[in-house]
Amino acid sequence: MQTLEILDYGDPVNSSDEEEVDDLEENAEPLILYFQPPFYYPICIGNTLAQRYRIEHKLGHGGFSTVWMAHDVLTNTDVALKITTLARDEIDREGNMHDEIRRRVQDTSNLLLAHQDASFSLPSSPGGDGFHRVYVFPLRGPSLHSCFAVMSMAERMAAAKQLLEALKRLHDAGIVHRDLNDKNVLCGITPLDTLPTTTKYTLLTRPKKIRLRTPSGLLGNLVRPVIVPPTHINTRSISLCDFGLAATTPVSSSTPQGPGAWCAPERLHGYAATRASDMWSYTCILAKLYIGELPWSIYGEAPRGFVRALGPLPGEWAGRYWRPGWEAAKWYDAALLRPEVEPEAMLGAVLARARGDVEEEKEEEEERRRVVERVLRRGFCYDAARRITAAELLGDGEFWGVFGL
Ligand SMILES: Nc1ncnc2c1ncn2[C@@H]1O[C@H](COP(=O)(O)OP(=O)(O)OP(=O)(O)O)[C@@H](O)[C@H]1O
Repeated sequence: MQTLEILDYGDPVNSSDEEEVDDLEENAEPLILYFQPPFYYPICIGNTLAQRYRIEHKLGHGGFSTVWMAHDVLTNTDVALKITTLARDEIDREGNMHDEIRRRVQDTSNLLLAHQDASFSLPSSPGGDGFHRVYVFPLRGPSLHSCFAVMSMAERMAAAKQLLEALKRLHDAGIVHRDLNDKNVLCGITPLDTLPTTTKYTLLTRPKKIRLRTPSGLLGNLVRPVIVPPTHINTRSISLCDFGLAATTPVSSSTPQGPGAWCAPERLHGYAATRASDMWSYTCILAKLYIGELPWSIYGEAPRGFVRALGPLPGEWAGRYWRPGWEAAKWYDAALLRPEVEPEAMLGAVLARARGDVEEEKEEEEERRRVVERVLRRGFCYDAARRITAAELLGDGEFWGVFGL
């Protein structure tokens, strides 16, 4: 049950300071989603949930949750509380999947699972009929998305290898993740459990907050998330998180993955997710770690970017695009595409541009680029049956060897 005894944590944002308000609104979750579906649960810094988790700061948010840093006063450890959006049915998809993973995967290292039997529910409003589910996770650091830029190439590829090992264990156990992207891979954080809250705030930035009150009378804070300093990010230990869309194989439904640019092209054409479609998304992560960005734009219809970088999609996919009326005939027809081919958008050119001017160890870098391109082409193979598997890539000594791994 939520209590409101401590309301003085963090600093209220002065509503007349436009810069501070803009900064908060740009970096926090959309305020409106506390007032309209899918309804985030309002939380104040200083609330204690389930008589043990004292909310200290905000960690982030997704489409379906807000995630808070809390101190477990029973065990004296810091945890992350993932508070999902309003649940109307009893099916606990994410919790059930965590149990399934525990049952099927012997070694769950690098898979970020909620503490077993620790999740609980919060009534969505006094006397209301919905509820919000809370999962208690070990505290981790920022995602690869926000910290790969401070990582050396060796650290990036070591992270990619750990991620692939974790993914292979999932795949061997008959589970596909279905939502792989660089925001769902978290780095470690130097433990802060024993520090006083004020010292944590000095390290992670003080929480800047705006008060909000939902129509049912619950109070909450819109809070700017923590900024973990590079000195406290542990890039040697990464975790794959967010199993909200994970499923056991064979998967029967064919919904595409959230951000289209990370989604395997066959899934965008009505085919169900498979281990191979995870490997496409994994290859996107690999490409981003090496190039610094995806080889195609994250905006617009994803196949447009795929065909510019990799050539036309299989002809038999024409007419199956998941957004009827948005597909273009040239995506599936080399002859129609030819007049628009832009050599500088093709994968080899993108790689050369991104890594071609690395001055030190020029020859080694060229060799690395050749090997990376070979692997990316196997991962970005349109034919899912011929796409590289996690086991094949892990066994590719030449690839890991060029990064000293
Ligand atoms: N254990 C954790 N430790 C630290 N930060 C975390 C933790 N879990 C999640 N986060 C932060 O919260 C963000 C949202 O978490 P998550 O992706 O699980 O939410 P979601 O609602 O399922 O997201 P999506 O809409 O992408 O599916 C993450 O990107 C990450 O920054």
